[in-house]
Amino acid sequence: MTHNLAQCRILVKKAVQAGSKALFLPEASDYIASSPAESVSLVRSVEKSEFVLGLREEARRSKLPIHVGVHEPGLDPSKVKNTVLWINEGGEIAHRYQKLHMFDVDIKDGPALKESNSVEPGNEIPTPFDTPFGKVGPTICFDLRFPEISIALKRLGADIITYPSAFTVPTGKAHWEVLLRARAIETQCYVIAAAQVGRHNEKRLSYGHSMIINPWGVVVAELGGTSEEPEIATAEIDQDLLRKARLEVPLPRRTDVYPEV
Ligand SMILES: O=C(O)CNC(=O)[C@H](CS)NC(=O)CCC(=O)C(=O)O
Repeated sequence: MTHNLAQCRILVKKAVQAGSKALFLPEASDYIASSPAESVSLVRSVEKSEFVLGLREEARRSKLPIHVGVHEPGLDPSKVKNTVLWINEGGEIAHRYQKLHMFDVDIKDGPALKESNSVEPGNEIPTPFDTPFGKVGPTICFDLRFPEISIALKRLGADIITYPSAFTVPTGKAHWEVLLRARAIETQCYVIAAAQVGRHNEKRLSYGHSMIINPWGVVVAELGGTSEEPEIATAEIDQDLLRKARLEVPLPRRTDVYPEV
């Protein structure tokens, strides 16, 4: 966790240098464990987490809001929550979302992971929150495969949908970009997907390829798939482009035929 905080401090410095209005970090930025037991042994409440306290201090010092994926203790002490926090420029945790969908997969010649062994899923679609550059609707990683959540966030007024992630390599190669672009196109929102990259432990390797996608579906910034040192991708949120995409291609839903989400 100390190492991850140091890596995140480098990213904060880079974001400040770039004049960024906010920094979006990946899912599980505090740690990636190699077993459910290890995850439960490492988890701390946000009040006690050295990682979260350190980022709050960075946010306050740099007046830079930080959107970050972390673990929090579950209601069941043998579980954790997979959450994303919005730390505002005063260093306070102003918003939070708990991952809805659990990544339970068994891929031939690929990873077998059962997130639900160690993680308690959330039960609520978050309310998009205001920032100086638009309304942000957070989701996490595997939530990307469930368009209901992004459609709901759009209906609730989101301009930017986030997918902080730690995607696996085989699923990342096959699905990452196409799903992210689809979510941007069908919601006519910006998509910000900060992704972990490289090796975590003997069992886990992440695909990387952090992306920012505009509401027309264009990838406007992208990072690579290898990790020498922490990098940021930057892009401007263009309110005119949001308006233009929605005006030019209206998407009225047929909720008389299928249910509204
Ligand atoms: O384990 C942690 O602590 C952090 N959580 C993750 O890395 C999660 C659960 S294992 N990863 C994903 O959801 C990957 C989804 C994915 O790769 C896909 O949808 O294809």
